[in-house]
Amino acid sequence: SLPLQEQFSEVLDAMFEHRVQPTDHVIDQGDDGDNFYVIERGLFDIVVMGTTVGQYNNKGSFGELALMYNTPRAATIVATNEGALWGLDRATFRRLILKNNAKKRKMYETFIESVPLLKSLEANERMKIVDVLGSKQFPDGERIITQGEKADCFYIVESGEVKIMMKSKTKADHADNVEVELTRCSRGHYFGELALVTNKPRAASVYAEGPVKLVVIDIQAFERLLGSCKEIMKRNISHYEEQLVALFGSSMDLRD
Ligand SMILES: Nc1ncnc2c1ncn2[C@@H]1O[C@@H]2COP(=O)(O)O[C@H]2[C@H]1O
Repeated sequence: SLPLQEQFSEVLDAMFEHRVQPTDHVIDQGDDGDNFYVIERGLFDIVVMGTTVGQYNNKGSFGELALMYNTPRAATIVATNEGALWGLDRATFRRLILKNNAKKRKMYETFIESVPLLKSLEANERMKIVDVLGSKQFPDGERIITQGEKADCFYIVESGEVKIMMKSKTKADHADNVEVELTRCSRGHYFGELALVTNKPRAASVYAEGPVKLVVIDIQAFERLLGSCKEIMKRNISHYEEQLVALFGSSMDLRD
């Protein structure tokens, strides 16, 4: 096969710009898949069976499912403002991107099967997570999540350790309002789900404690593939409240 750099420039060469206007349908649910799209800018609604289930906001990519699994388009994608996309045709996508999936499955299969949260999923559902996951590394001390920011992804620790730190929101004007360590996560543990489940800003900051390697899943894939794990996550969220009561004397910080 081609060296990575040549593959990369082949993908770039094959990509074409696609500009959109408000209300344009980039993809219609049920159609055959022609292209994969990477967002350069713009807002796009994700509509499944007439219901808006999510949105892309100036970043991300879509349209991979029909090309990866030879299935009809699973959602309609509608531009809600003027925007620009980079398209990649089906043949190039399958030839250059898809062959990485086999490698990725081999690399992550054992790990994903060891994650307690994902135990209740079917084997093929776990493989679909592998197909869309990204990998990110952080050096010691680097901030991974910032309290108060908008959330767009979910993390699982692949190796190393992260430290979850929180400043009290209700004591925001106190001089002694320093970050307090809530907990640590290591291999197989997840974090970053709270804001996605509650639709609120990040409730705490997260830092690398030594070098860490993380699996990253964007919010769209989280919604699509982890819906059935949400009950388990919600049960754990009630433990967070108990922890906060112990630390701050109240769990108000997780409320509105
Ligand atoms: N909840 C969702 N269900 C289905 N597709 C989704 C969802 N969220 C985002 N998408 C994207 O919408 C795309 C529609 O075309 P594809 O089915 O090829 O690939 C799909 C995904 O990339």
